Amino acid sequence: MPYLEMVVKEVLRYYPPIIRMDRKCTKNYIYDNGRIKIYKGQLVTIPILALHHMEEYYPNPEIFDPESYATSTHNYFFDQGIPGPKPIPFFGNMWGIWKNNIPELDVALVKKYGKVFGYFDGLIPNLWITDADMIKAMYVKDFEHFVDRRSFEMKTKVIRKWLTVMKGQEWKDIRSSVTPAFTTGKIKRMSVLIKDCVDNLCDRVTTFTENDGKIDAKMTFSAFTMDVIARCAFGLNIETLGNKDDPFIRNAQHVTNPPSSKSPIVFLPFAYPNFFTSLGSLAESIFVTKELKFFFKLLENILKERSQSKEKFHDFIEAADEAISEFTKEVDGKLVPMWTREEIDEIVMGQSTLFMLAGFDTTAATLTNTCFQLARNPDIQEKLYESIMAKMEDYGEVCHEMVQNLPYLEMVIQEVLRFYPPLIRVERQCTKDYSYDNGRIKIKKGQLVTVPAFALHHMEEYYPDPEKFDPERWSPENKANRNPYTFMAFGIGPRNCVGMRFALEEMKIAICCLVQKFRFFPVEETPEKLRFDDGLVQILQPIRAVVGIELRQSNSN
Ligand code: HEM
Repeated sequence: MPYLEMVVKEVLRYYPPIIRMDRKCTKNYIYDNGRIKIYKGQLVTIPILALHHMEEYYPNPEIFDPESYATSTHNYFFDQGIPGPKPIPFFGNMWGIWKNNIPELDVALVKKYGKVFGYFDGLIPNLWITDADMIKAMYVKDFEHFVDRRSFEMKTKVIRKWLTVMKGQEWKDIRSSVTPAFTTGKIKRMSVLIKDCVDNLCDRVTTFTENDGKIDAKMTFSAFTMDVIARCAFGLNIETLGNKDDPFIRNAQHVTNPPSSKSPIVFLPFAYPNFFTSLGSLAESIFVTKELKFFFKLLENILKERSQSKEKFHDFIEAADEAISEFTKEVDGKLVPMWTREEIDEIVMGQSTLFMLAGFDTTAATLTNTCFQLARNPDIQEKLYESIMAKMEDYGEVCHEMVQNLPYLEMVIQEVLRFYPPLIRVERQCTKDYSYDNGRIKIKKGQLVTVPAFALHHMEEYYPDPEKFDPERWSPENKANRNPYTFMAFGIGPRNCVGMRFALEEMKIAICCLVQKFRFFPVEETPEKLRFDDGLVQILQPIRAVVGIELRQSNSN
């Protein structure tokens, strides 16, 4: 009840129950290069009532006005001459966001307000940019000012180790230690597990060709992606894959697609992360559900078992454990391990559960979207088939080396990711006050910057005829003629997607094997245009992606 919250806040401003608050200095303290010195034993007092009635902070402080809090930042962009949609009290520009279709909304906003505009997530100013030079400046060149993403504090230790939510130096340390788990050598080792899952996928698709000759692409690729995650991030082989009652699948679906994304409650952590944090265990219970705890427990048991075994697994748990254990810090001129065994297990558990959250829907959606576009574009599908068959003569079977050496496959995947970037918006939180273009634009610590990736990828200026699916945009010549900061499917800069190479390996092996064996085509249920689910979903959720499927002649006997 936003208005109730506004009234309560304004009452507390007008009549703070505690009028003064003091602290006793426990260690001598110097402020502002010695301008102010406070000695141990002295008191520091905040006169709260007087503070709340200062004209500078609360214009017309003697007027009781709940709306003033609810709009207190809303002139921020107007004062800088930056356009944008008009915010409403408390909600900013997020009213009804849980009912909107986010990709469509973003395209419309960028069309209306241009390459730089102001938006309000509740009271938080959020600068939306699709200007390639600005993206380069904020996400790459001046990254030190934009290290973090918005997040709220969690008590659960494993979640605190998720790369997506960590902040500042801690993020830098863990990111540097996890990155070596995705080197070419380690991905090549994991590609053997991926290939095994792709063989299962092909067997399952063959049964569809024998039944009604159609596949529900999203369901099929969700099961496949979950198989890959179970093998690589959890070290499990799921026999009952595709069976909705399997606890791994059931819990994973709940965790990655929580029912809350379509409810107004979803607005709160986005717009008021600090307030949300202050709700403590109530807020935590919305995220740390029993379904998520199932995975924490599972990994705890797996790590316990592995600690007593000498077996090699060649999966992500092993690669991450190796990489994180090898990370060192300098103490008294000597290099020593950065983390204790217990901390390493926590970090590995964190990254493995995150692997599921970050790698499931993103990859499953991209494979679904690829399948849809191949069905709708038979010429492109045939060209891809020919290029794969030509390489099969050199390699004999689909493998890591072969998929690295298929430029047309790469072009098709890039175009799918351009057309449908799974993460609709890519954001940063300002960590140090920032000024762009000689002070023309100012961003204060705590404020947000967003690149609406879906809208960026559909801008006529960067991608002429953007609604045309055209892998030729990614030929070496065309790519070289385009500003690279206009492609954000995996984000950009030091905080881009750490799992990008793994995701590409998985998708390339899957598409290569499928196109070599099967042909996709549109059927009555196949939509003309792929649509995505409504609600404050962060990842595109394709709906009704049903396509026809048949075995190619060379595979049908
Ligand atoms: C098609 C598949 C995928 C796409 C399109 C994708 C896209 C993205 C994007 C756009 C970001 C935000 C980057 C930024 O803020 O600049 C991201 C972050 C991340 N992704 Fe992926 N992702 C995919 C698959 C994966 C997989 C398979 C994994 C796990 C192995 C993964 C792990 C992560 C992690 C941990 C982060 C946070 C990185 C950090 O904050 O340091 N992603 N991803």
